[in-house]
Amino acid sequence: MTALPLAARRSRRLPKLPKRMILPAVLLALLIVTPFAAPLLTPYDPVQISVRDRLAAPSWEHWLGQDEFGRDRLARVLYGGQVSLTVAFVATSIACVIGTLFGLIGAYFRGPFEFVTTRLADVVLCFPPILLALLVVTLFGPGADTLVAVLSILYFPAFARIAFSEALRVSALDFVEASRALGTPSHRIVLKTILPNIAGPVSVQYSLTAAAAITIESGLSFLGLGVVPPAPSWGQMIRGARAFMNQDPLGILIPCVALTLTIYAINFFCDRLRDTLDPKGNAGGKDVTSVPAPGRAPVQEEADVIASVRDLRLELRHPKGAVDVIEDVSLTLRANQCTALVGESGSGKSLTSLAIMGLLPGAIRQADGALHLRRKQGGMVDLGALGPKALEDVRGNDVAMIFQEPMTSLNPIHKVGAQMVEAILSHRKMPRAEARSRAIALLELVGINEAARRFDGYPHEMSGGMRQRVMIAMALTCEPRLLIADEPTTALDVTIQAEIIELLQKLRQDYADGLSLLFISHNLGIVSEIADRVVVMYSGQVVEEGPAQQVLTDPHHPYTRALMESMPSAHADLHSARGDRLQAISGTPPLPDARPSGCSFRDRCPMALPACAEARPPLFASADGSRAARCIRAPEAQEAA
Ligand SMILES: Nc1ncnc2c1ncn2[C@@H]1O[C@H](COP(=O)(O)OP(=O)(O)OP(=O)(O)O)[C@@H](O)[C@H]1O
Repeated sequence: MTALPLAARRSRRLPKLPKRMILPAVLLALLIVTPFAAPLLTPYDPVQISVRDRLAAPSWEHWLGQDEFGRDRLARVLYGGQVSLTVAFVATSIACVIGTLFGLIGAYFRGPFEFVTTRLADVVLCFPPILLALLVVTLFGPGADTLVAVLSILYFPAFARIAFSEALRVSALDFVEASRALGTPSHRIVLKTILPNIAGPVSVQYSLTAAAAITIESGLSFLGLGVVPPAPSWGQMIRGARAFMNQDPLGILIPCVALTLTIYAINFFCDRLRDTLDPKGNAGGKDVTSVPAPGRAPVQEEADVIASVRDLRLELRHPKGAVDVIEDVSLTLRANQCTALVGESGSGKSLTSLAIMGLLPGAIRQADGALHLRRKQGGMVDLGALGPKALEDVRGNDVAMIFQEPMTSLNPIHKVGAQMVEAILSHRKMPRAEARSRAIALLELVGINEAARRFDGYPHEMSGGMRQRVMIAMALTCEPRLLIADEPTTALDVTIQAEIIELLQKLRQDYADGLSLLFISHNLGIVSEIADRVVVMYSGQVVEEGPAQQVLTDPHHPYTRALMESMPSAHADLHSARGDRLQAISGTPPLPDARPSGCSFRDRCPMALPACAEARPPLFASADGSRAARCIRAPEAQEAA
């Protein structure tokens, strides 16, 4: 036999258990293994009767005392655990496999498959569980095998229903459509694409079912319909101890504690498993979003500064360790100014803007830096010092955001007007009729024709451009001073893009209090039209910033130059900076955990020097302080300018 190459041997090793799974896994393993180690832990036979020692108290020989027949309680709880756990886990596993397959097949193939699988599950669900259990036990007689069969039948519909509804949802998603378009066989789509995506809810159901199965097993044994005496089970123990509860409470307490601990351990394990299986899940975080951290020092900003970000560092919490996704990012957003944040996908634009909104994903944490925002009342507030309630008040009132895809940002089941009125009333106390008039006025402001009629329309009745206008109107409901637009035109066609840009420009001019716009885009052509300042990000860092016209016509960082050379543009002034041919930037940006030493861009930079590998370059500011670039060659370029 040929030896496996090292890589192949490595890949055969069991995957490492994530840190957060260790405690629940150890706890569950302990509770499962302990009953099966009964012969090592106790010398007593669980069915050995000693009438002389009925209800004997705990002693050195019998640590947990003896039951109503003088049998050793420790032996009975351990051996009883073997029966209860085997019945519960075998039955739950059978129900899980059959139910999940039923649900998957029904949801993916639909038609007769859906009819057969869902109806079969519905038939079982028609019977009250205990009645069905009693029926089967009466027909086949009590015993562990019958219990497994009963519990499997009882619980498979719950799995089928969850798997069906989840698989139905996942089947409609684009990546499943894409797999179909690639000609992937159906069984592979079902097992490799859909199944992993429904594993979270199915595992939660597993934990609930296993816990319920232990309880039902105990219940049936308690009624004398489960495990046949004298074989021990926790239900049997409770049944036996019930008559002597007042005299000997320990007898009922011990199996109840064993049951409770086991159910808790199963729930704890499955809960953590669900978080671990979901790659988007909170890697250790408990919230859906993580709140900003308090800033290090109060800032004295000029009066026209609307928001400031200082030395922001965002950390991705990962089971394998924390990784910095944003490093040392500083931004100053001023009234009446449009600041464009540009950079390749993954450079950190969205995370920076979400940090300002206090809406970071749960897996990402603000590890350093400060975020300050000017409130309408005038003063700057440290976003990190605000509680969740105050942050909610800031969002919408002082800062608002519009997203790339207006269809998914608007709630499809509510009328556009109702959504706008809700947004207004959540921040302002006013009669509903007044909120309605305000919403219609806003729709008119953003250029929606027949605003009063559109107010009563649903999002799906509008074009992409109109929906984006509605989103802008919603963002403006409480007249925020800062509007963050995360690629607001990417999903729109070119003519509508131009209209939306024109609208944003007009709003900026008309806004009485001076609107600051943070505009995130890949499109340097649009940026050159709308932005006053440009901030270029690469691999989680700001690499260049300055007045838009200067940065876009005379970039000082090789990455900005490369970005411009790679982008088609109808703008003559941008052409002069790059010549006529489009040139792709070679290579790809490094992942946050694999940035090279020194300058992050050096591996792709045509102008890299050996010194670029030595240390991460600082931002070199130009003599007048209006521009800065994170490149050791920037001072040369700044002098030449
Ligand atoms: N929820 C998340 N969990 C883990 N990593 C994330 C998460 N969100 C973003 N990242 C990582 O953080 C980095 C910055 O992502 P971000 O979304 O801010 O980039 P971007 O410049 O806005 O990209 P795009 O233009 O594609 O939206 C990327 O490496 C990304 O993979």
